[in-house]
Amino acid sequence: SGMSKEERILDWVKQHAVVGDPQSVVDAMDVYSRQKEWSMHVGDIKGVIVDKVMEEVKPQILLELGTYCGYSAVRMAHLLPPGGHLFTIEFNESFATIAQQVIEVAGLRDKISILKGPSQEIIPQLKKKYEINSVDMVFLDHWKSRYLPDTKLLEENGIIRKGTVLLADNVICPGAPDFLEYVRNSKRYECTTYPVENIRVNDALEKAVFLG
Ligand SMILES: O=C(c1ccccc1)c1ccc(O)c(O)c1[N+](=O)[O-]
Ligand SMILES: [Mg+2]
Repeated sequence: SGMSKEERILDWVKQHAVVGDPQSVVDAMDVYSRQKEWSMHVGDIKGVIVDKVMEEVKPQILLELGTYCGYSAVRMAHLLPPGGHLFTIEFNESFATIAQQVIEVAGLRDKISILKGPSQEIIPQLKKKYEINSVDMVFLDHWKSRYLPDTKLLEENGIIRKGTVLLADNVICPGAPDFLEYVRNSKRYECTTYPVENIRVNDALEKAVFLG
């Protein structure tokens, strides 16, 4: 049956990245996506916005929803302040297996924990099972229809606190209209939109700061 697309991406990373060098892993995945097969990671253009928010927030505890092959996990974990940690939730077992190996190549196994399973099951377990009190930043990049219900779960389970920054990919394409409407109209969030006229599609990232 041949290799999956994600296995091809991992193979490319193994052949083109430098072990222990997160930037070379990010660069290799960007080259593969541009020159071989478009892949749904946040990518180099939107990635600059992610980097900027990481430098602003300097999160100690960062939660990612949607690991895929680990591109944004590597890109963000590389920018974590000393002692910082990234927990990333991935529902798809084969994606999680690929991501773990990509993270190994980057040399970031100690900074990243992949939590396998559906976000709606894992979020309520974060406090007790993973000893997470609250998170400083959340990067939403999983199923777009899960952005709003999972944001409400994060609120209800006390995982986000006053000042926690939500950063959501794809709020225009494929789009997360219910999430956008919720955070933009809620008095409990301060929102900023980062539009990107990308090479393929127009999209935007939304930053929503929880006000508690
Ligand atoms: O949903 C898709 C999608 C839909 C159809 C075909 C391919 C991908 C997608 C597209 C761009 C993204 O940045 C992204 O995070 C996703 N995703 O699946 O989470
Ligand atoms: Mg995305």
